[in-house]
Amino acid sequence: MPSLQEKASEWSGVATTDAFAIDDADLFHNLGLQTFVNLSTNFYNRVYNDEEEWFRSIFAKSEKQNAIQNQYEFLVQRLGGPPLYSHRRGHPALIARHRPFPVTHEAAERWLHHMGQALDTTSDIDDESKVKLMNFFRHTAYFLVAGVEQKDQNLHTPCKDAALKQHPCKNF
Ligand code: HEM
Repeated sequence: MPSLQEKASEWSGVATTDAFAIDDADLFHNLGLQTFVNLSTNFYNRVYNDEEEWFRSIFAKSEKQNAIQNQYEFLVQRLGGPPLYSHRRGHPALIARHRPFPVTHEAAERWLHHMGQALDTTSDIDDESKVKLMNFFRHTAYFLVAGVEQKDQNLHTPCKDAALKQHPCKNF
């Protein structure tokens, strides 16, 4: 059975090495905190104004300002900056945190559409950084699609240890 990383690469068209080129790029120090605040604000302004109601509604229960902060703190931390996200929210556990939402292939493409536009219209992001960020976003979006899909399947698969009091499936 293919791993989540393998599925993410296949579905996104981005090889794992290209997705994780961000790890050698020190993007936080090159671009700075304000650029990530601006990118996340730009991105979520687009999401919350999306003409596609089905996509906009995925975010209906989240407060925009909070979503912006969650995202830029995560990006700062993931791209070599201080661990702002984990100080406030704990482990990112992105698959688990996306579990309540319909993270389908279609939703991933819509998310990436807005992120592509946000990257193109946020100042101070050079082309090389843009390519690295987009590869990371594409791969991660499909990693989340694969992860949420797998979690849903696990929920429908009877767990062989379900009789135990401490249900072992809860940590999937
Ligand atoms: C694939 C399509 C995606 C969909 C439909 C989606 C949807 C959502 C929604 C509805 C939220 C809740 C908003 C909030 O309260 O913060 C959220 C949170 C978040 N998303 Fe996504 N997302 C997607 C992809 C991604 C990707 C690619 C990343 C990272 C590269 C990401 C990172 C995050 C983070 C860090 C949070 C905050 C989680 C928290 O602290 O609760 N998402 N996402």
